[in-house]
This record gives sequence, C-alpha cells and structure tokens, in this order.
Amino acid sequence: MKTIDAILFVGLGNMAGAILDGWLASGLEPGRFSAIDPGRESAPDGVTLLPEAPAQGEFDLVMFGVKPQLLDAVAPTVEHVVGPETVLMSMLAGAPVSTLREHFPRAGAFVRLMPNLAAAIGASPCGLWSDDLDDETRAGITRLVDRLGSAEWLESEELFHPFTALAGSGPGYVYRFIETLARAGADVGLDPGQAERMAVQMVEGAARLAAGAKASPGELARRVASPGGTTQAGLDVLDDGDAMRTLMRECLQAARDRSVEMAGKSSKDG
Ligand SMILES: NC(=O)C1=CN([C@@H]2O[C@H](COP(=O)(O)OP(=O)(O)OC[C@H]3O[C@@H](n4cnc5c(N)ncnc54)[C@H](O)[C@@H]3O)[C@@H](O)[C@H]2O)C=CC1
Ligand SMILES: O=C(O)[C@@H]1CCC=N1
Repeated sequence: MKTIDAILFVGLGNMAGAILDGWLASGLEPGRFSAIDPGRESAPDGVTLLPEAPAQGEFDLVMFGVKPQLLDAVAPTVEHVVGPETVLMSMLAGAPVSTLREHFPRAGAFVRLMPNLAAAIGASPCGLWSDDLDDETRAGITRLVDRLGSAEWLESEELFHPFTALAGSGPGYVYRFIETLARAGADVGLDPGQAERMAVQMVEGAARLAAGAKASPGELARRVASPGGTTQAGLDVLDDGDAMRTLMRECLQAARDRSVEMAGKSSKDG
C-alpha cells in the first residue's frame, strides 16, 4: 500500500474534530485533509470542506467519524472513494471490522481506532486494531496516531470493548468526578466557582505527576496520606467496603457491555 497522504474525514463532529485539531497542532499540513459534514459551515484554515464525496478519485485514508447509528445511511454515499489503495479507519464505537467490510467491500485495509477527546492536545491513548495491514502501512498508521497521544495496538478486536469503556469513555467519568468533587467542595464550605477551578487544577496536577512518576498510583496515594492525617480520613471513606472499586467496576462493566451490545446490533443490521 502507498504512503498515507490524502485524508478524508467523513463526519467532523466532536471526536473527529478533536483528531483533526490534534493532527494540525502536531504540524501536519492542512492541505492533506478534506472533510464532509453537512453539520459544519467551516473547517480549520487550509482544510477542504466538501459538500459531498467527489465523483472520482480515491483517498489514502478515509476516517469514518459519524454516529454509529448513521453507518448504514452514510457509508453508501462515500463508498466510491474507498478503493483498494484506501485505508478505511473507523472510530465508531461498537462497529466491528466485519460490519465495516460489508459497507466498504473494495477497501484496501481496515483499521479500528478508539481515541478520546484529548486527541485535540496530543494526549489521548488510542486503541487500534486491524487484521489486514502490511507492515509498512501499519508503521505509517502508528506514526500518524502517535501524534494524537499514543498508539495502542490491541491483541484482539474483542479488547475494543473494555478499551472503549476505560479510555474512550474515560474522560466522561473524569469530568463527572471533577464536577462532583467541586460540588462537594462547595458543600464543605468553599465558594462554588473557586471549588471548580481548584478541582480541575488539582486533577490536572495529580495526573501529570502520576504520568511522570516511577511509582504506581497506589504508592502515590500512600505518599499523600500521612498516618492518621486528613487524606487517610478521606481515603477510609472511599475504601470502606471497597466502595470506589465496586463503583468503578460497575461503571466499566456497564460501558463494556453496552459496547458489546452495540457491536451485536451493528453486525445484525450490517
Ligand atoms: N465523543 C467522544 O468522546 C468519542 C466518540 N467516538 C465515536 O466517534 C463517533 C462520532 O461521535 P461524536 O464526535 O461524539 O459525535 P458528533 O455528533 O459530535 O459528530 C458526528 C458528526 O457527523 C456528522 N454527520 C451527520 N450526517 C453526516 C453525513 N451524512 N455525512 C458526513 N457527516 C455527517 C454530524 O454533522 C456531526 O458533526 C461515534 O461513532 C462515536 O462512537 C469514539 C471515541 C470517543
Ligand atoms: O459514548 C460513546 O458511545 C462514545 C464512545 C466512547 C466515547 N464516546
């Protein structure tokens, strides 16, 4: 397969827009990118916004980024630009390669991608799966996706379900945590606006420290907690009856199970 140069986004909403922003911020040429999205009036400078897929020509990579429910309706409108020299990359939760293959039978290769919104700042773990890439194209995809954070090739497509639950949906849980922490801060006496600012900054600082530390998060928690001190009093509440562990396991199980359910539905419909 040839090198990946021309990239077409089909759907440029929250997630695909974050990926495009991340690639542009990392220094890729805007002229490489085109996008089709009837919901957008403009695209970043230098990126071509198309009303529809051109009648002729192929792209090296087509990044499919609409809502999973729109796969059946949108795929036929762009199938003609996905040929044997095109990698079809999909960020759709719960759409297995088998379903994508039915919609894009001529595609040269298929890659599933599970990013999160931090792709916009080059800080997203990005799950990847493919069963039909040659080594050179795989290396090219890895370099491209590393610009969004880190390329994490998964050993089986099934692992997309737990990966999506943790890393794709994860920012949503963290934002809920920050929101709840800020509210609790106000409950115990802080000004609500100040509590929210502090919650965001505290999470950012703690995450950056953890990312650069040799010690595990568990060890870091121990370092914060002086015996008999304030942190230990708070941790005792989170740890009582394994409350936090149970809550997070149930949270990830629900997200993983929904991904499995979506995949089953999409295979049946496809
Ligand atoms: N939002 C997130 O954090 C993540 C989303 N994803 C996946 O990304 C995909 C998109 O999700 P979001 O960006 O959140 O949704 P979104 O609703 O923000 O984006 C979807 C875009 O598709 C466009 N669209 C609708 N009809 C179209 C058509 N006929 N042709 C081209 N574009 C069309 C819409 O105008 C919209 O901008 C989903 O499949 C989701 O599973 C994956 C990982 C994280
Ligand atoms: O909520 C969703 O279904 C998508 C996939 C991961 C994040 N957003």
